[in-house]
Amino acid sequence: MSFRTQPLPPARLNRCQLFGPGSRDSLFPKMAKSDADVINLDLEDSVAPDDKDQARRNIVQAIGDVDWGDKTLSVRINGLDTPYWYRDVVDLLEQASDRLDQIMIPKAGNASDIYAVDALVTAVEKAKGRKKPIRFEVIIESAAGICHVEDIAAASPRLDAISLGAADFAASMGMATTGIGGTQENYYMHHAGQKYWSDPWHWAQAKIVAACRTHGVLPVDGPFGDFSDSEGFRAQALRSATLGMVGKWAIHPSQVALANEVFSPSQAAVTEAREILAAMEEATKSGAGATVYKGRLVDIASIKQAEVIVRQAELIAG
Ligand SMILES: CC(=O)SCCNC(=O)CCNC(=O)[C@H](O)C(C)(C)COP(=O)(O)OP(=O)(O)OC[C@H]1O[C@@H](n2cnc3c(N)ncnc32)[C@H](O)[C@@H]1OP(=O)(O)O
Ligand SMILES: O=CC(=O)O
Ligand SMILES: [Mg+2]
Repeated sequence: MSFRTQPLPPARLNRCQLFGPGSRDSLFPKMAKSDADVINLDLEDSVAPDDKDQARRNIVQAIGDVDWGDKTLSVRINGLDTPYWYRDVVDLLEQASDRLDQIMIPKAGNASDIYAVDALVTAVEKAKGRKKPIRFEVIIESAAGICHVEDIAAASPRLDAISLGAADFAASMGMATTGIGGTQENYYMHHAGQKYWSDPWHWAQAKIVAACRTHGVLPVDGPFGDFSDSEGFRAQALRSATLGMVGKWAIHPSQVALANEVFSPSQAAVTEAREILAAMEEATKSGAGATVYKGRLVDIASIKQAEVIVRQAELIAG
């Protein structure tokens, strides 16, 4: 470990982020009753330009009126390349109740984008005497965003999470697909007459995870567009979890249970992690740094691996 130790990310549940357009306020109570840990009310790409003002009003009202329970309540504002984003921030911070937890900043290209939103948020918070500082989540979904992701992850003390937005990312990168996440038909290796599908999102995910872990931020996998393909969603989510991501978006209620299942460690995994910790405690007592658990090596690094699983289980148990 370098002299600077790795900070822990915020201790909040983030297994599933359920999205809904701000222009469809009939969905809000259903979103609030869902099992998602995070709710993202959208002002951006799921809202048509003519509906932006009404969506903003709907969201401001619903933040106060709907019972959101103990969920993290987030609003996705419009991108900094649009004429809408400053009004999103000002109206939310001037008019919405303190129940709002987070603003999600889409299409971030560099750390200055986050700095700009932070400056505006800070000014309105001070002017209005808001007691609860707003947290940020950023979406990496452009070539510039992935190039500057490490700077972005360090850009603001408000930053809690970074998501990968597969749709805009694919467009920005010029990828030959209209699919949102998941397996891409033409991304395969060929060997001995067989196709072996590979994962085109892997490198971007791994880069986001590394940036997030360096700066104590939660890495999250974004949307999986084909909500009729639950096995495809599960496979994508399992890959993301294996790489270190803590959760995934749901763009339809059918995806919430799937995300919660994948991003909650199984009872067997928790039991095994606790057994590894116990085995290492015994080993440490006898002065050993390594021991054997179920026929395999465990050592001091295994303690840290097991602690990741136990910490997540404890967070879920509350
Ligand atoms: C690339 C990106 O930026 S992704 C993020 C932005 N995109 C979004 O926010 C889109 C979110 N999702 C949606 O808008 C919708 O789910 C759609 C358009 C995909 C599908 O909507 P529908 O055609 O109404 O879906 P469907 O008929 O299957 O809905 C089934 C039930 O779930 C409800 N429902 C649909 N979407 C949601 C949602 N996001 N949250 C909560 N409930 C929902 C419906 O109201 C319906 O309820 P009912 O049984 O009480 O009538
Ligand atoms: O905003 C999300 C995306 O996939 O684009
Ligand atoms: Mg997007």
